[in-house]
Amino acid sequence: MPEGISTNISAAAASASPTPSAPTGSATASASPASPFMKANIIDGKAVAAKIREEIAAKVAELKAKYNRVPGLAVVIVGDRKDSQTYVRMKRKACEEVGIAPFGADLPATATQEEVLEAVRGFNDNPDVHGILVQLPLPKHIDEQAVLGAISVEKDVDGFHPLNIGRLAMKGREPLFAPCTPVGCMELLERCNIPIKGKRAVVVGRSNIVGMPAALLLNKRDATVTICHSATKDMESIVRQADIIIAAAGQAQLVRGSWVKPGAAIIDVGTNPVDDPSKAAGYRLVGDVHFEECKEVAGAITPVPGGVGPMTIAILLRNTLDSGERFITRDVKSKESSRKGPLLSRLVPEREQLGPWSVVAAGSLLAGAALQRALGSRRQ
Ligand SMILES: NC(=O)C1=CN([C@@H]2O[C@H](COP(=O)(O)OP(=O)(O)OC[C@H]3O[C@@H](n4cnc5c(N)ncnc54)[C@H](OP(=O)(O)O)[C@@H]3O)[C@@H](O)[C@H]2O)C=CC1
Ligand SMILES: Nc1nc(=O)c2c([nH]1)NC[C@@H]1CN(c3ccc(C(=O)N[C@@H](CCC(=O)O)C(=O)O)cc3)C=[N+]21
Repeated sequence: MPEGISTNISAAAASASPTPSAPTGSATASASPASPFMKANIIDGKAVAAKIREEIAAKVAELKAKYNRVPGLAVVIVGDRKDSQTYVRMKRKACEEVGIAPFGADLPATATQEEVLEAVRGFNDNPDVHGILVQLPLPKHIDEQAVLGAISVEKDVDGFHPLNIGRLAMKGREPLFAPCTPVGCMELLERCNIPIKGKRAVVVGRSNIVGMPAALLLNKRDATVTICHSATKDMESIVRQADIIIAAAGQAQLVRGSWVKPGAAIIDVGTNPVDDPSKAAGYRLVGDVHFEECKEVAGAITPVPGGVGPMTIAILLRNTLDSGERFITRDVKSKESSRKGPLLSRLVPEREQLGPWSVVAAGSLLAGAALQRALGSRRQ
């Protein structure tokens, strides 16, 4: 079990196998082997995300101590949708907490496509920005694909650039970044020791940002994947075959307890506001899964809130850290090699420039080049 993760998580090492088995060492597990039903282990996404953020903060501090530079994340928001404003605020705060430098562009809902592209290009060219995220959805008059495609593929920490998605879909290729929410789902499965290889996975939803990349990631990990969408017939019987269910349809409580194979692992991505006068905000968030019903049947399940949502932000920070590390170490190396002098660094690979052999190697290369020149001129 990864250190620092709550007992709920360790309990979620529950197998996602078709035969219900009582997970060991769990305070929450209560399935009896004779019963076809089991009480699921609640996967504490908030705790896993907190652990990841701690790891990131330590690595950012290391970069700062070593190179006096930190990763930077730019968030572009267009318009004043309340939910988008909230998510962007959360992302900026999360950056500050781990020491990532936050950058931002707040554009009005009336901004033109060219103005949005200008903001993206500015961040592409800014050497202190290593990750760029354009908050979705964009206003209707803006071409989302054109904007996402304009983000430098090396700074695409959301993993939405067609090149990154394309690589995710290809055998033997890896993207520079994969989309944060689906990676967060996989990370929860992995950290809870839920087996993936050879298992049947059903993804409900096929959006570019969640459903499709989630299916591609499961496929890369050798699950047998079925994707359901709005035209799927008899979804219930398809979902019932799943050892792993990822629900990302944006439909409150769509997946019912009777659809779930006992012991299955359920990752609920849905974040749907439903009216609730008992709450100060007047609403509460529910998932795409009927939590109360499904937790009685599943082996493991994520809650909403407190499941996938916090993981999305943690993975965004991790992608930004990876990107920052790549850019910063590359800058340092290229500065070092230009300090060593252009001739030596061009003739001798960096690895060989160290130690006394470098002098011998450079000397022989120079002598070789002179000899070749002499021979060449004699042949003419
Ligand atoms: N927790 C987190 O970090 C995040 C949560 N979310 C949440 O996840 C949910 C999905 O988001 P997103 O992917 O952006 O949503 P989209 O609306 O872009 O996509 C929804 C997908 O679900 C399918 N779908 C819709 N209704 C049904 C249905 N009744 N049966 C089967 N399939 C259906 C659609 O099918 P079709 O393609 O045929 O239209 C579509 O593929 C939302 O609740 C969103 O708020 C999203 C991002 C991050
Ligand atoms: N370019 C882009 N990248 C995104 O990753 C992206 C986006 N656009 N547009 C919107 C969706 C949605 N999204 C969420 C992130 C965190 C929570 C989250 O942390 N939710 C908390 C609850 C938050 C609350 O209480 O409001 C939880 O589930 O516990 C939810 C949803 C990222 N998205």
